[in-house]
Amino acid sequence: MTFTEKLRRAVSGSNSVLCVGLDPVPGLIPKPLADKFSNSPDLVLEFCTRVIEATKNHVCAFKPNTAFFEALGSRGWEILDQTVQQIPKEKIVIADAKRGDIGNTAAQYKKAFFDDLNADAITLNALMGMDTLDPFIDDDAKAAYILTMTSNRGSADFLQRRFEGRMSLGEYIAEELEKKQDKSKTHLGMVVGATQIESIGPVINVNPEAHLLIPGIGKQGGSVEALQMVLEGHIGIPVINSSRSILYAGSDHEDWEEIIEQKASEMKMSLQELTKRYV
Ligand SMILES: O=c1ccn([C@@H]2O[C@H](COP(=O)(O)O)[C@@H](O)[C@H]2O)c(=O)[nH]1
Repeated sequence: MTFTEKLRRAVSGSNSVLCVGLDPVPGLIPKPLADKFSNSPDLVLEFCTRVIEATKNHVCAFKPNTAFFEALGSRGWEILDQTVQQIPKEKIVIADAKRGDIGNTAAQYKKAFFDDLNADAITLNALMGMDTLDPFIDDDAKAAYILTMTSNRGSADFLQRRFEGRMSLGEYIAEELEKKQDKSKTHLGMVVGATQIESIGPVINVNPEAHLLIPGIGKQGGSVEALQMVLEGHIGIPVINSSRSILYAGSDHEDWEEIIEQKASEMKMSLQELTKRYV
């Protein structure tokens, strides 16, 4: 099955374009659970397992951000791998790794994330050049989401700057990705931030068939309504990520799992207008 087919089924099957970001911070995990564990790696695995179970009916995808697993120390990769194994097979797994390097190094990232971890997709940073994507482009069951217009303030430093006197660097990257897609079996998607509505319009217009990974809703303050408007007519499928506002919605309540389930359900509902366009 191609990545696009799996993504389409995941969206239709869950009736949702929502993605839960797995950004586990041991100190923020609800106390009723944290008190039962004496070490962070096992606590993080149990927390992620329960988050996946509580939210799986409301999402098409999960996005473990590798930084939060790397921060666990020597057991980080093992816990990431076991977390990914808890995710139902029909869901899209996006390894948010933001990698980008020369060919032989990038080939090792490809092996680690596509072959070993078996993620459906990875996030990549193409600022070292388009050739850094080459090791990833031979598999139609996979996708690479390239950072194109990020959600942080600093996207103004480079990605929103005029490039070659005519467009933003983000638009230029989008245009290059659209051209490279012809030579790539792997789907080349784009990461665009919901907090950068004015800048993402032109970016998605130059690459309308690219699937989108969209962070910035929730804690970062992006607006679902504005997003719906800017995505009008976009052909590629958007996956809307939320991490902290779901993961930590239950705070230290005993019934934190029910609270996060409710939160994911509410976010799914708020995205229904958008979801309808893609099911
Ligand atoms: O432009 C980007 C690219 C990636 N991210 C990542 O998405 C989540 C957002 O978390 P929230 O808690 O929902 O704010 C996180 O893993 C970021 O590293 C992004 O925010 N912006």
